[in-house]
Amino acid sequence: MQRWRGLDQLPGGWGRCVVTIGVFDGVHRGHQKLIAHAVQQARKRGVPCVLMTFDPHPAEVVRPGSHPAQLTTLQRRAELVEQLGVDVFCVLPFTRELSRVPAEGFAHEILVEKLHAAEVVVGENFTFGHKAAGNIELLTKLGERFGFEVASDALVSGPVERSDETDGTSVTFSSTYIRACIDAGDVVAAASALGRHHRIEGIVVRGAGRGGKELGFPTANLSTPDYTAIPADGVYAAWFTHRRRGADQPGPAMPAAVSVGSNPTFSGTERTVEAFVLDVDADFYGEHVDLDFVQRLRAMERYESVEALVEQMNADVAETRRVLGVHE
Ligand SMILES: Cc1cc2nc3c(=O)[nH]c(=O)nc-3n(C[C@H](O)[C@H](O)[C@H](O)COP(=O)(O)O)c2cc1C
Ligand SMILES: Nc1ncnc2c1ncn2[C@@H]1O[C@H](COP(=O)(O)OP(=O)(O)OP(=O)(O)O)[C@@H](O)[C@H]1O
Repeated sequence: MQRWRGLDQLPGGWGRCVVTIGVFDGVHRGHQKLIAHAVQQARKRGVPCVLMTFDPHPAEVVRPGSHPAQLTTLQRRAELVEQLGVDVFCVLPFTRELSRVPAEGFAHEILVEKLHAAEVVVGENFTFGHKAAGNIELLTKLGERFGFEVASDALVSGPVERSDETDGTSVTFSSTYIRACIDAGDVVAAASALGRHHRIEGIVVRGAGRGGKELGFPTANLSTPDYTAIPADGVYAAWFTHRRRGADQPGPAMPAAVSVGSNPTFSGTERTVEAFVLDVDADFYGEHVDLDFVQRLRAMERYESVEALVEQMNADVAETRRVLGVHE
């Protein structure tokens, strides 16, 4: 898969292509079906499939300060769409200037003149151009005028398994819905809509230094990129994967009990994400870590004594083993 930032990297002699457009933050089950359709159309036509996405999130440019929590890093988004068969991952820097391009100009200048789109495959709620004034009807008309076809796919919905087990509610998959699940700590519902566990990434940094020495539970403290969609405060069972500096392949997934919160027992003020990795004694400082959230075990609590916290942490570890199906 090729990766472009902006359209200056378009190779000379670029022919026609099939394009799908959107933020695609979640690369959720709706996005997956849409992208698979775009790839299928591209294969039928014998042309490349281009996925066009934006960075930063358009909301931040339109209303500064309103950047939504981010479900995937651009790097992860690229990896996920590559697995779906996309040929070109094209990131358009979303600037004020781009936000002011009217819908017709966007179609003509970007889709036609630059990309030579033969077909545009988008969801039926797709909007584009200044003030999101362009919709499928307009895109279809512009396609007739400029010579590209438009496929507007029905939005994918389905029943979502929820952690409170009142499952079966059907939802239309969207990044907004998944952000709300994560914000509420319902990583089970998020996984149901994503089609995989919600992952956060970070670099292991130094914490207060009390976990190993005082509690007997050393934790890897994660520094995460801005806007990361961190689940609600609480304790979670998760899979921990680390990548040594310079290594391109991640190590094996290891079970972890993860704490998200401000460590109220120690009157902490900073919100941290800390993983106690089971059954290993290793130094993870400086490493890149992925945490895949499987299930929320409980809320973050303030304990009256360190002994009470340690007793609860032992119970958390036992519960993590049960949830992840790993034995001592
Ligand atoms: C599984 C697990 C559960 C935890 N639960 C709580 C909790 O309920 N309340 C709390 O104040 N801290 C909790 N913590 C956080 C500990 O207070 C924290 O790991 C400890 O202060 C060490 O911090 P450090 O890594 O910065 O040294 C938990 C940590 C883990 C790994
Ligand atoms: N449930 C869905 N089924 C099929 N296509 C979808 C679905 N949701 C979004 N799309 C399409 O995927 C592309 C990317 O959309 P975008 O990332 O803006 O969607 P989203 O997940 O609904 O995000 P948000 O909730 O932030 O609006 C667009 O073409 C959009 O129409």
